[in-house]
Amino acid sequence: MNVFRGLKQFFWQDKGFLVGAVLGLAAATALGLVYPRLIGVLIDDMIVPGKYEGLVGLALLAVGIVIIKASCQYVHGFCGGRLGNRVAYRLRNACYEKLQVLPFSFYDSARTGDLMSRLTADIEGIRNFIGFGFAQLLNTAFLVIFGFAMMGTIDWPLMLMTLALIPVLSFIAIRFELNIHPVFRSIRASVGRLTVSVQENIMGVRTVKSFASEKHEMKKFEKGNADYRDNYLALADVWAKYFPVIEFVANLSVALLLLVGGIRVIHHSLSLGDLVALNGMLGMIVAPLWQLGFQINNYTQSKAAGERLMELLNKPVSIRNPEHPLVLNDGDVQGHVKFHDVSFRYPNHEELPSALLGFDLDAPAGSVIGLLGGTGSGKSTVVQLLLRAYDVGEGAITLDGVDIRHLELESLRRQAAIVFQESFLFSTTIRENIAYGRSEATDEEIVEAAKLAQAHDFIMELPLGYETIVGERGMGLSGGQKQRIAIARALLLKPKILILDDSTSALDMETEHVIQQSLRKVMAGRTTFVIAHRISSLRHADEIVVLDRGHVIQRGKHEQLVRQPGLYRETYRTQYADRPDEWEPAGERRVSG
Ligand SMILES: Nc1ncnc2c1ncn2[C@@H]1O[C@H](COP(=O)(O)OP(=O)(O)OP(=O)(O)O)[C@@H](O)[C@H]1O
Repeated sequence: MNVFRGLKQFFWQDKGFLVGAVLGLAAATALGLVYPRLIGVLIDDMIVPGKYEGLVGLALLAVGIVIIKASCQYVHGFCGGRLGNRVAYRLRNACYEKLQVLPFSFYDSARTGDLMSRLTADIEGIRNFIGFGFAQLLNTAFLVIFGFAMMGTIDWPLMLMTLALIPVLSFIAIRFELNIHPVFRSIRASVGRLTVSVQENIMGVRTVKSFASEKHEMKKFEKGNADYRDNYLALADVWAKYFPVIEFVANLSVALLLLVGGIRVIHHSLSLGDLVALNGMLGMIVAPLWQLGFQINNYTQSKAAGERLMELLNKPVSIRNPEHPLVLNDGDVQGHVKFHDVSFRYPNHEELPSALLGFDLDAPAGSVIGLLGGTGSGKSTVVQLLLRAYDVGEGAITLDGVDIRHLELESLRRQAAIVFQESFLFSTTIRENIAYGRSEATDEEIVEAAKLAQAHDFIMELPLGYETIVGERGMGLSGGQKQRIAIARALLLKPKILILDDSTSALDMETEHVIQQSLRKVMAGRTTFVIAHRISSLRHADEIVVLDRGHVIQRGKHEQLVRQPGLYRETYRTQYADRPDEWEPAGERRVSG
């Protein structure tokens, strides 16, 4: 029950509905038990003595009971429905909210399909159990208590005899639960794996098809599918083993009652009406007991679902606001960024060398910093740390002299806009994509940002212009067009800090050049970090930092760096190989010549 204790915060505020659902069902059950009693009365007091006067009254009583019972069932359905759906609603919101605050390190290893199945199938399991399953399980207990109490009022020795089999039945039911629970856990996990494989296949369909890997993907899926099937087969085995045993024991009590009760009716120590009533009541008790397996099944399924939800909800949030956060006032921020001897290793990858080691940087407000280096050298890590996607291992990062760990996260991230190499566009209009961070932006502002990002012209060529709906990943747009929309989105924010993480890589040199010209205008007075592989993107930076395996190996302005032997000059020479006049300083040419 620990899981349900953990989930209490989601259903306890609706305890009225919980009580209504349970009491409604319990009352309907108790009223149902009156029927066998009425039949007993009909046989013993009317049919056997041949008295018909009370017959209409008895029938009317039965109708009255039916009406009250139906009303109780309505209360059960109404309350159960409200309860289950409200709980599911709150859980869905809580999980989604949790997904918003979980740190980047969580998403480094999270699988989308698995998360999707938690937010859908698992919540559905909880909705069913808390809304209805729980009341039904309790109802079974009520039925046993009420039923045997009523049987006791008719004939207590016969009641005790049939009651003796209940502990046996309960023992089997508990064993059943212990056996079936692990199977359900594996089923849930295999559903998650299967969803992941379908989702990745769809997301990566271009890669799959271009590598002609359909067969390989099919094999992978078949493996997951076989695992899913085997889990269900294991479930069927447990069911097949326990079901007949539960049914046999449950019906054994009926057989015992018929045998002993029959003998007693023959010997006139029990009336026929009482035997019929007892048999009816026992049948009503045995029927849900027979379903006990199903109810336990339902319980274990939702327990497994609850465990997976609680696991998500209890995930620690490593990057959070400090106790007394400093909220930045947007108008007062200068944008002076400093890295003080920063070292960092990615969490959960302690075995790998540091992604950044003893990194120092002073980026005065309004400066342009270029970051250059081979792949995996730590360039993106620098900006991830600045946005507090991760916390530094050693050292500190300050914004206008304040350690960013002391700032309110949201207000810190609001100061910066980042454009990634892979631009993510939401499945909505181009207008909404550009206005993503500022939904209140005017049309003029959106067009202005698009113009600066060199996106306006191609947008206007689309039949629906800014109203064009782009797909989940900007289907139908080229990589360069997507990047330009992403740049417009960042520019619209007019951030104090602009980060371009290889964000012009998909653009041709000419477009990149034009964008840079516009950027220089827009970014005056704002601090800019440019990560690029192309020297042309960095050459105008106030400081260029060259990284290699997390270490700074060179730093300075373009003019200085091209004069020094090192990675920067190597890169420059390679990229400008066809224009030696532009790169070879005159003095050097003389020496080499
Ligand atoms: N989320 C992550 N989890 C674990 N290790 C990571 C993660 N991101 C990057 N790394 C590792 O940290 C190091 C620096 O990576 P980073 O992304 O900063 O390099 P980069 O210079 O931006 O590379 P590129 O130019 O290829 O984008 C690399 O060794 C990389 O494998």
